[in-house]
Amino acid sequence: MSTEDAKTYLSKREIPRLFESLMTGLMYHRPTDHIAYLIDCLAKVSDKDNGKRPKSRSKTPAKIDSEKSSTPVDRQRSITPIDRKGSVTPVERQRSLTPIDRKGSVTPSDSKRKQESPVPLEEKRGTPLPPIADPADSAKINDKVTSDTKAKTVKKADIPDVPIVFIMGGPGSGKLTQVTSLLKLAEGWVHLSMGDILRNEIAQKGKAEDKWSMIGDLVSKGEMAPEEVTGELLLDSFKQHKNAKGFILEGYPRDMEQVEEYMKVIGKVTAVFYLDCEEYYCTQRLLNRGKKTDRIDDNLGAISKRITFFKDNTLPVVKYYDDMGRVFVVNGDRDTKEIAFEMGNLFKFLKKNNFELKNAKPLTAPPPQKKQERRPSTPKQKDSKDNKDSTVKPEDVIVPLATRPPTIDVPDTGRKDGLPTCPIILIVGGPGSGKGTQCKKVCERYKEVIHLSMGDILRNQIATQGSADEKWGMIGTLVQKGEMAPQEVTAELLIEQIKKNKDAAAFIVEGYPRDKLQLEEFNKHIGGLNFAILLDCEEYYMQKRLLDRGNASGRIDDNLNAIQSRLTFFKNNTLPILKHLDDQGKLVAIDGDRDLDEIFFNISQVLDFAFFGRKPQPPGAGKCNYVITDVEAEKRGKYYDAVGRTYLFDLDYNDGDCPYTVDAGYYGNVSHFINHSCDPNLEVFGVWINTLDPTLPRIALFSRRDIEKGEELTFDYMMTGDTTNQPPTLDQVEKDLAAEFLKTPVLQTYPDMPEGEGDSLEVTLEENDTLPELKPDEVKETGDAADSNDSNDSNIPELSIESDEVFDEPPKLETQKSELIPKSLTDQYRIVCQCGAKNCRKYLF
Ligand SMILES: C[S@@+](CC[C@H](N)C(=O)[O-])C[C@H]1O[C@@H](n2cnc3c(N)ncnc32)[C@H](O)[C@@H]1O
Repeated sequence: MSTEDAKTYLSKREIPRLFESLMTGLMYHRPTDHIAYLIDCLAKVSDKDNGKRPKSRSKTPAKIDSEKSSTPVDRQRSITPIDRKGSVTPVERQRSLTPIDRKGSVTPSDSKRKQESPVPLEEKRGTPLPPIADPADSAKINDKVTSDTKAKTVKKADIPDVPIVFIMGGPGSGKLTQVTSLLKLAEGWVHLSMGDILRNEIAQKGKAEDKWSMIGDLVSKGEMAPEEVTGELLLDSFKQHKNAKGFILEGYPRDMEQVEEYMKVIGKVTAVFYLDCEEYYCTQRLLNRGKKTDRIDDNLGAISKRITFFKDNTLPVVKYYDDMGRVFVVNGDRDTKEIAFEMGNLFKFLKKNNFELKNAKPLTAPPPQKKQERRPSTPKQKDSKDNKDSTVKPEDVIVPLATRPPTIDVPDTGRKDGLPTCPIILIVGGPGSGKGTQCKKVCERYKEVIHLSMGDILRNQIATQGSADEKWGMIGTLVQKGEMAPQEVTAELLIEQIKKNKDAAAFIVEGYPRDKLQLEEFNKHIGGLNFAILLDCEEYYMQKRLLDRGNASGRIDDNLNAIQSRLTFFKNNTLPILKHLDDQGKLVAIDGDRDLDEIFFNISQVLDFAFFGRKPQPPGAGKCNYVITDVEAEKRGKYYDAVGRTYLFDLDYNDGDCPYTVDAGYYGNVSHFINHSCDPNLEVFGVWINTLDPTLPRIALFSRRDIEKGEELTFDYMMTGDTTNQPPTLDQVEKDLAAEFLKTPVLQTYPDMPEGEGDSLEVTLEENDTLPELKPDEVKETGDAADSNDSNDSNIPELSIESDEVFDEPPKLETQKSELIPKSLTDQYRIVCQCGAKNCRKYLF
């Protein structure tokens, strides 16, 4: 069995997911008899697979439930940025228990639809997904749920019976900032921060009481205070605010023990707002804060510990409340104002419903489909509307889309002192857009341009420093997991490379910056970005290219899940900064779903302009005329010859090979209709306007004599453009053609020209085929004489020469072989001239 077969086997049967589920179950429930637990889980999965009904829903481990895979959580997730690898969301863990059909998001249109679907508030609430539970643990959890439900009804002594909203999120998720915003809407509400409560208590009693001195020690080491202490303190704090209209509790409960304690002393949980952030961003935010505040626990090691604690201990708490139907997931990796706006809306909605959650029990029915049809509106629009109208309907609450450019807090104020002043150009695009390939081509054409690939730079650094250096070891692990290296590290590395290459004519930077933070870091330390070239690709094609590459190379990160994750990251994090660059007029988008050479042709147009001041063509002009390469012209020419009508025009105004040909078959202006005459009234000239490329002149027609009104305009198709040369004689032409035919024997008839594309003509000549020695009169059919290698070499760089008329679709080229193609050999490809001139050469070519 090949590796590929093994991979297919595993993925078809969802084995990795199954193992992940089992592991999650084990970690979550830590059953005493782990073997029995696993056997039980597998038996239930097997029951499910065999279509049997599980005995009890709440006890079903890994119940793979189709309802769940289309739950609001799924929809919610599809519109929030999640890096599946680095995510610290509880829902993420839940998802690992269910087989999400990712196929649905493969096609671009589908994924776009998903991305843009507004999600009604009702659907935004986290939906419980079945945990892998062993019977005992499940009972325990059920008890907790029951006790919590009871706690809701039991009025705890001296505690005001008001709503209690928890704000939860990983370290660095911005909980405090959000609480501050929320309090502006929540008049009369009290904010209780467990961190503050503890710190106050330690400050007051730490020196006098041993117990509090010990707790102070624990807390300063980043450990937790004993739950009975936190429970007591919390109760006291609640009691102190008898007139509170509600409570916002933040920084608590941090693990299931604290949940139990909370049940005992308070019990009530109205709703949980969960700030869903990627681990990477949490880390970055804390590192930045550490720089500003010198907080000792905001270093990479401590942060990583806190995140691990959060994932291991606090996420199960969120999941627990999610199972109770009380969690509202808010994407926390956005502008703080956007988050505040969304949280505010959630709060208003709860308030309007008297803080009663009708569906606090697990949702099982799929949400009404019609709600998805609504158009999304931007948060800004909603903001102004909400200012006027405080009655927010749940269906009005729409998650802001990730398409808004982020606010870039550090603007680009130009190149920083001490760095080379040469242009810096970014080549950007999603995974699989071909950035690396194009960068290579750029370096081949522009010899003094230096290509800086952040991926390569990082990999080199990790390879040389990784094992010896703790920091680089850690970065290596991050990068290996597909996560990003800290942005200050990437900026440092880039600066180092830029300084190293101070004589470079320009830098093209690939794979950086990938998000807002990296762009800000770039602006801060490097600056002076000239522009970015975006290789604009459809998600579908990027995915396909990566999958093909994965199949060919066995690269482990080119599997469907990893690809999806990279694409999601790109869409949610890189695209917004490109939008920002675009708003600044610094983005050039090039269609990246084309032949590599075509793409490069456009890139070189842009770079020619940037480096040498060659003016690019006006927008839209490119659609009107077509310049194709000689290889492509060769192929199309054979087709046109075969059908007896050609629109090709060689730009052969120089000695040597003619690299480009105009094909006016699809696009062109009125000159497209000008016929040939052996005694023409027009002369063709190459004119170099707005181009420094000698191979790319415009075509100009001048009269060669007085022209009568109404007289047909004609030119000689065999004219070289050089007036010193006379058009060739018939003899010369025949000789040349005969020689050409003998060199290139014909094997098969051309198929019909495919719509719109000349480059997909099939060439059936195989590499090892021996070419029959053909004598002129043995050739019966017209056909492809092209070198089979050319089939890969086709490129149709789009270039405007002039713009006038655009044909909506390629004109139909009716086959006129029988009329126009005479039978003799040299007549095979030739069109009989009907110009009627006395000196007519009988054929067009
Ligand atoms: C550039 S097109 C000219 C416009 C073309 N007559 C049309 O209506 O689309 C060139 C084609 O027109 C036809 N053509 C042009 N001049 C001709 C001539 N003198 N005799 C016969 N056919 C001619 C041939 O089919 C030739 O391949």
